[in-house]
Amino acid sequence: MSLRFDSFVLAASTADLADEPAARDHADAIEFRMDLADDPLAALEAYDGDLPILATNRAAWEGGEWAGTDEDRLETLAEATALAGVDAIDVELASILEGGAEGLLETARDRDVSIVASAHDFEGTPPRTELVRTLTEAGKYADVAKLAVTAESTADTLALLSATEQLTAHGDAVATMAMGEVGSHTRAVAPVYGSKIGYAPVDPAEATAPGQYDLETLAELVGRLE
Ligand SMILES: O=C1C[C@@](O)(C(=O)O)C[C@@H](O)[C@@H]1O
Repeated sequence: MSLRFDSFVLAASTADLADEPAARDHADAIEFRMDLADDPLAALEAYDGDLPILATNRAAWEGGEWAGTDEDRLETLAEATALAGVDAIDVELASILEGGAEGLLETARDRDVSIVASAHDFEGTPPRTELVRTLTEAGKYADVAKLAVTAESTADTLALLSATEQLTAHGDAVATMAMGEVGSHTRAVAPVYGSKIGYAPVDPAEATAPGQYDLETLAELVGRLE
């Protein structure tokens, strides 16, 4: 397993693993959005790229496009953990707290696949104390606690960066980003405060969240601020 997240990982987000060669120059990993792909398990089985894969199978209720049941969604993700190239999975914190992901987490750990527990707020940015609480909760179950919020003001972005700094200083591995235009710069800056994962599409037309930079731009910005 090569995705330990002990240093910053730039993930190229895509629904098409054929993008991997184009991502290789700038990315450390591929975030494969299984929910956006036609036959994700077949694509993973055929994968022969160099970059390790963080597999995400995002629920519709968390901003994704998985069309089936939650049970099938998590089962499909569990099947992905057996495939070569899959080094990490993203599991929604809400699924974990509901109790539906226990088997998946156990399977991932048995197979030495890293776990990212994620939470998203597409409406706004909760108060700083709540950001800290969510990240702390997610960190109990995962190798990385990830939180994406929607920033409506620069005060929101500061709250997110401050929470990122606090958790990192405490020794926790977190990944944070503010979605939306106001939040874009956090994608470049959050790694300075300890954020361990950044996401960017190879093709800017295929962004997987509002306010993302294209891969080459984010690689350049993060590299310069390092
Ligand atoms: O959860 C995340 C973070 C993200 O939403 C972002 O804001 O960059 C992009 C998604 O592809 C990924 O699964």
